[in-house]
Amino acid sequence: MAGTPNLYSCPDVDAVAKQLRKYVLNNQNAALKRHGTFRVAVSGGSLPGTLAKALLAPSNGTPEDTPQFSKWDIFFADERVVPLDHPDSNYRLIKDELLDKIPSELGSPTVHTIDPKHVNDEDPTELADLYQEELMRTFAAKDSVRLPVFDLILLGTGPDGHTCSLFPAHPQLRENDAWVVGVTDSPKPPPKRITLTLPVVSHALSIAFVATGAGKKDILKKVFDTEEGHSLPSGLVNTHAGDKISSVGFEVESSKCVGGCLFGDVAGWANWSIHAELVDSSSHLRTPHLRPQHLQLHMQVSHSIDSFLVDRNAAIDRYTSIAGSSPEYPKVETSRAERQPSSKAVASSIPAPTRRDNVATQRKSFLPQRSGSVREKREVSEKVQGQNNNEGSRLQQPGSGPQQQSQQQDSTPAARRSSLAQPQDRRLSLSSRIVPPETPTDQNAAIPGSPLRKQLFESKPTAPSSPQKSQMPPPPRATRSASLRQPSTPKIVPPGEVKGHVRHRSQVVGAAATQAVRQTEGSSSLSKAKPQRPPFTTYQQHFSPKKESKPPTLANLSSRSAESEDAGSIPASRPDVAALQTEYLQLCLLHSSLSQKNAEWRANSEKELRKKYDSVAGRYRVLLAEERDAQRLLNIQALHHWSANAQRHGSCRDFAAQIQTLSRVIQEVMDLSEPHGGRYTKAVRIFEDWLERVVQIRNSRRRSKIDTLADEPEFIHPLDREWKEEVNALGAKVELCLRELQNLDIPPPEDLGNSDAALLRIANGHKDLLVSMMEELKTMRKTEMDIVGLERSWTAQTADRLRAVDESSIAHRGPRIGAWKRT
Ligand SMILES: O=C1O[C@H](COP(=O)(O)O)[C@@H](O)[C@H](O)[C@H]1O
Repeated sequence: MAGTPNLYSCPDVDAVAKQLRKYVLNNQNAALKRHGTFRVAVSGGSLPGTLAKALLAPSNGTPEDTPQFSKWDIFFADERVVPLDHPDSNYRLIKDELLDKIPSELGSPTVHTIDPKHVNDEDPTELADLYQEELMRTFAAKDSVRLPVFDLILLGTGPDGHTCSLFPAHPQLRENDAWVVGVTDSPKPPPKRITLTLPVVSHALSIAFVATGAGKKDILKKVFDTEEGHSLPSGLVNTHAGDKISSVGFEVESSKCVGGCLFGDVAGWANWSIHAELVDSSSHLRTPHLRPQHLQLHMQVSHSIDSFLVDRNAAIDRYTSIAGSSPEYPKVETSRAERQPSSKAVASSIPAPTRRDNVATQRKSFLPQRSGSVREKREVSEKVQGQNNNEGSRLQQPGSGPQQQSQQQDSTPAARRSSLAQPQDRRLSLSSRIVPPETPTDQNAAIPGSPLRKQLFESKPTAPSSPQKSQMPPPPRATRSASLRQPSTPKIVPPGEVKGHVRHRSQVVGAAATQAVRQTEGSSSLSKAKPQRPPFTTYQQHFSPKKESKPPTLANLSSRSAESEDAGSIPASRPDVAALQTEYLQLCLLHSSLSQKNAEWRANSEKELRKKYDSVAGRYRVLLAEERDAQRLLNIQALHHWSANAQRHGSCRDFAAQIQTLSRVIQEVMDLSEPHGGRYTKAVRIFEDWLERVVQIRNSRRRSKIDTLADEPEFIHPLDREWKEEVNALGAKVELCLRELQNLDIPPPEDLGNSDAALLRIANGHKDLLVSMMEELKTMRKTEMDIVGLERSWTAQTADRLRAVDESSIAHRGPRIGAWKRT
């Protein structure tokens, strides 16, 4: 297993609370420095009591030892689907235990409860979704994260190994997308709950298990020291922290174990492996004043999420077949291979600095870099740690905090080398570190073995008593055999150069090398035991929390990539996934920048077009105004000439009368020619209708044999008198209008230089119109008379012809015999 635990024992619950206080406040202070708020998720059960004891204790007066509750955002790692004032409610629990007792001068935290409106829903999914949205408001809105990053998650563990409301063998353990899921069949009442998912829990910056009570002894042993336990939800949290945890052990000296807590901290994860190389498992057994009635474990975790998920799925797979080993579940036989630890076991044997280098290099290769990143800070931190290491202290002092602890671990190149130079079996022997409060810094002091430790680990074939650290052989861990073949010093291997031997993860490798190693590892028993996962199983899923509705933006992508960098989520062993992720990121960036460019282009085009339109419209308006002014000028000139002419011929009064005359004539013409009912229009229409009839009669005559009188002849009648009188009257009126117009002193165009003045156009246009009206009236009248004349002559000719025909037929007939004679 990867990772190394630090075990602390506390004499009583008060001491646990004291250490918990330091731990929580350390996390608070770091979070406030980072982003001004402290985002913590709490569990229910026994935790709120211990937490209240921790946080309500009197402060030593320093800011570091003061909870700043007003800057806290408290979420629930899980919540029971009951009203908020229900005795089963985790909120009610934390409220009664802690929130209601916080002195006002410490401020009030923001508490994010479930939505009580939905506690009566049959299906808790909606409630889970709403709680996820609540998380997104705090986390995604600020950082556009793919997973929320809690500053701290405080967990409990049940006797069946459950944590949060993640129960053994429940499908929620497989949830890779959602942040919060519903549970309907919790084996522990009440059955309906919501819970954070494993990826969310394991993505927290710090994770602490606070497990108190004698009933936790067995399950803690199982969770932290057995393969079966690794597959239980609490074990999966460790597994999720994945390659970050070597193995977790604990030590108690009697079955009176009543309390303990296990702290996890991400900050120093990069160093634990080196530490694991140097500390052997027996060191804690030599701790003389270990008080195992209460145990406190400190583990350091990293955030290689992809491998954690792969391992988790492998662990879940195993669990489903080994669940029967838990008393709560039917026994299922499992093969030895199934019980093989996952790849994290291999990872555990890999020197951390080189693993970190590997990750860092990979990050450089695949992801955008961010200055001032956690990685860089880690490098700085390593130097400090290296100095601390030189002082020789490896044992964690309780209360020194995870960051301080990580600084005590060896990580200098020299230390790495020395750790790598340790006999391999010794390196592999480390499974845990138990550090009691006030543990002397001299790790090499002889510590008597613990009877309970033996009792708890009695299944182990070898339980070393108290050998010197350097001489202590570890219990054989077959699962780590793959790492025995690792090179003793880290080696940088450029992509493609790895050949037949097994690659150690400390080597910096490219895709080809990784592939080669995989193939080689595939031949090991360990690899055989580990289920093969398709390349995209976890990493890809991890990229898209189901409930994140917004598409990625340039801003949130860069934030994500930076976050990925910080969280160490690029898998060293999955360059193909990392390459795809990079490609995905690039495409997303391209996509988001394209749509941004497109929007910019549209906006610019619209702006340009609007500018052009405005300028054309402006020019048009200017031209129109100029044209109007020009017309006005011409009209004024024409009027001026007209007035001058009028004055020449008469007086000013004549000019006004002339204007009135012009106006009346114009009005008269309009009235006469008005399309519906104008007198002139009517007269013309009557004539045109009559003329049309004339044409029809003439055409029909041409077709018929009128001469034989076979058809009744149709005659053309003259238009009626009324029409003729109207035409005459109209003629006179039009003529009068025309004369009046002609009598006006409006100057002819040539007098104004062929001016286009509207006045001239109107006057001349009306003159022309009146002239044509007169001509039309005359023509209509004349045409009517002509047609009537022609009709008369045709009628006469026809009558003559008919008469001649009639006479000749009488002549041929002989003397007429009266009809009366013929009968
Ligand atoms: O049901 C629950 O149980 C666990 C463990 O509780 P504990 O009383 O054994 O500490 C707890 O962590 C979880 O929040 C709760 O809902």
